[in-house]
Amino acid sequence: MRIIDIREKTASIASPIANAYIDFSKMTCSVVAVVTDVIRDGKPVIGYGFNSNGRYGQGALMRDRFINRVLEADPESLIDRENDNLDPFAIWKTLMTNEKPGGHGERSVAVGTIDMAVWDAVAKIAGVPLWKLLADRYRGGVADKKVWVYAAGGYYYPGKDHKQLQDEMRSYLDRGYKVVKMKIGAASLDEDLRRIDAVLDVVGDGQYLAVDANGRFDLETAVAYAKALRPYGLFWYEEAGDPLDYALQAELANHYERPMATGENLFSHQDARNLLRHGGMRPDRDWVQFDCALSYGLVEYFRTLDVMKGLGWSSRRVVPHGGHQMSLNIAAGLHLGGNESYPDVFQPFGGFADGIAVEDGYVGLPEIPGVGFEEKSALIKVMREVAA
Ligand SMILES: O=C([O-])CC(=O)C(=O)O
Ligand SMILES: [Mg+2]
Repeated sequence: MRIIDIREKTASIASPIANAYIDFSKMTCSVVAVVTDVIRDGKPVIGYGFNSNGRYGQGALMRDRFINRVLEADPESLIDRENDNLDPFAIWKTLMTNEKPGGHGERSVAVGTIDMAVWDAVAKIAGVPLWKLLADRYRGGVADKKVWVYAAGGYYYPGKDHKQLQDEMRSYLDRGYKVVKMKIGAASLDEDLRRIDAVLDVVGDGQYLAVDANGRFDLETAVAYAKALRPYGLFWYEEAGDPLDYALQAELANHYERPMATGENLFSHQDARNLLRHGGMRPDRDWVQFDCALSYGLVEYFRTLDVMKGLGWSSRRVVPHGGHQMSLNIAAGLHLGGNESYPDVFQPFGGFADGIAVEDGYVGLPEIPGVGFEEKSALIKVMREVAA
């Protein structure tokens, strides 16, 4: 059993939407295929992965060093004998040969994307959905049968008025979501409050609305927003300040007793540990959003979950960023608190299996082997082109 090839293509996910920090007019992502010599149903098993939005495609890094390390390794060293499968932990170690600690920049995205494809292949070789494989191996066989999801959108968009924002949010509710998320911080506080009021007219109550500032605010602005947001009783207030400014986050906690969320731009278990040690995040109410696709993959995610446990955090406080099926599998198999969803943006990468509807804010899991990409027809089409 061996990996024959690892292929990457950079796909466009460009659109005119913007958050408080960036627009997505040139956004790309890497799509990866890990081709194996294992035959299932008469065809070679191919694992797929992609990196979630926000970081660009990583093909150059992959081709410069990561892919070759795996292809040049002794295939025997990458095998999990106990399970007669590929060994994602050994493959991860090989990917990270001669990489110094710290400075998690873009390589964590390259490794995270390849790691996703490796786990897809592992679950396909085992012939089970990834969520089931994870629950069987690591959680005593108990998987969540459905996962809480919220609809992320509410972007700034040229010419988008309150009515369009309301229509967007209403369409999420119509599709079974209960909690929605919108962007803040690219307009004045006054205008953002009017946008929030408009959305609340649709979703009904602050508990059904999360807001995301994408790291835009300095401390003064973060606190001014906190004071204005407090009376709304929102679901969460996300990434108020710079993702690495733990002192800002800790100070914000002194001005905002409602739930805060952050973590999508922390790319290692060491950074996650720093946030939980120094960022004033409260395990009884706050949320962390580490995204395996951006942060060295599931192998590293196990370490992050261990760090959380050691610092008194339940895995139920994690709701990963990224709206992808990999995190959906991890959420169900490893008992996270839920998952982000992009019902409309970042297509075909956002959203879940075609045939599984969201009901009452929860989504079910695909029953096919692997991550479930084959049940999202527009996505698997793009992935198969990478493998061809
Ligand atoms: O707009 C983005 O960069 C995505 C984001 O923050 C999120 O989904 O929470
Ligand atoms: Mg965010």
